[in-house]
Amino acid sequence: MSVPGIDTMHIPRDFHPLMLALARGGAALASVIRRGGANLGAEVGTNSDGDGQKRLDVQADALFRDALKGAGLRWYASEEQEDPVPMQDEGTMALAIDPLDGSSNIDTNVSVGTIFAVYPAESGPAEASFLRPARDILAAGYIIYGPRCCLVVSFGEGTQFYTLNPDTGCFDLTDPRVTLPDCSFEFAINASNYRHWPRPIRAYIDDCLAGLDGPRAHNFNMRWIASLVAEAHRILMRGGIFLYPADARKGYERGRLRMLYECAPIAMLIEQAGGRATDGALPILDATITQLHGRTPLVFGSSEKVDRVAAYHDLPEGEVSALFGNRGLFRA
Ligand SMILES: O=P(O)(O)OC[C@H]1O[C@](O)(COP(=O)(O)O)[C@@H](O)[C@@H]1O
Ligand SMILES: [Mg+2]
Ligand SMILES: [Mg+2]
Repeated sequence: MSVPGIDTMHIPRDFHPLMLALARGGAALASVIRRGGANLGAEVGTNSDGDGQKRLDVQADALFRDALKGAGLRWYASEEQEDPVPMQDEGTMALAIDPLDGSSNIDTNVSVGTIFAVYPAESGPAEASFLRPARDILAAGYIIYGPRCCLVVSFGEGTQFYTLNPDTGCFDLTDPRVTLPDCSFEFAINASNYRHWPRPIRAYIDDCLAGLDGPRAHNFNMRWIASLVAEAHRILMRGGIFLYPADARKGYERGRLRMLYECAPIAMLIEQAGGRATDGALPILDATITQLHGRTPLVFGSSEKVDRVAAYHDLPEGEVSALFGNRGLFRA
């Protein structure tokens, strides 16, 4: 009989207890989601950031907090908790987690996920473990609850991919080293915010939309699932680019996505798979995390596409607005 958990063959020994706990928590949440019902998508409150909390957000937070007891953590910092929760005094790691990502999709039976990042636990107040250079991350991953439940994780040497076997409750290894394909012509952005975007983002998307007749001389396809985890998984599997820029709406001056438990871990997984993740110009992992629930614009995917977005930011303002349709520099 196999033990529920995860195939630990490629996981560094120090992370075994933590990964087993995360895998068991993920498998348990997958069955809650599979069963549905019980008004999982009902709004039950607001978190410290002012975002609506769904019943499943709160349930997922409690489930992981419980599953992670005894797994070697000093601190547990969650999207759903204002402050980090102390775990074990002797814990050597600090975990940041978005227990349920993509919660607007709960009621519609579209993929949702869990994102996590592991930092070394520092002595002193909890903030010392989390407010630090993003490159200090020891491990990062996500679990996607889709038609299949999968776990994708990096310990700094490549990105590993596991799939949950529902018969055994074990995440089996699917691919020990995922490589992000760079041949896709797919972009993901919430286009309803077009009028609020900064000019370089508008110009980049305008050029994609112009297709064969535009400066990129290629037809593009568009996707928007409104689940960061689902977009990240699609891009890891078949390439493309994701953009959640800052925009002119109140409260979106730094975009929507949170640095500590959304952008930094996704950036590590993407970089470790050979892709790139920036705030539009600078690498996400080169930034320092300054606020527990702070946000950052996020652009990630195939390196060449992410670099191209940065090049649009480098163009003089006049050129971005005046030369649409004539920027030979940007031919695909
Ligand atoms: O509704 P919008 O503005 O398109 O935002 C969608 C984004 O918000 C998120 O749902 C935010 O995550 P939470 O569901 O954890 O708050 C991302 O998964 C997704 O990329
Ligand atoms: Mg999220
Ligand atoms: Mg969430």
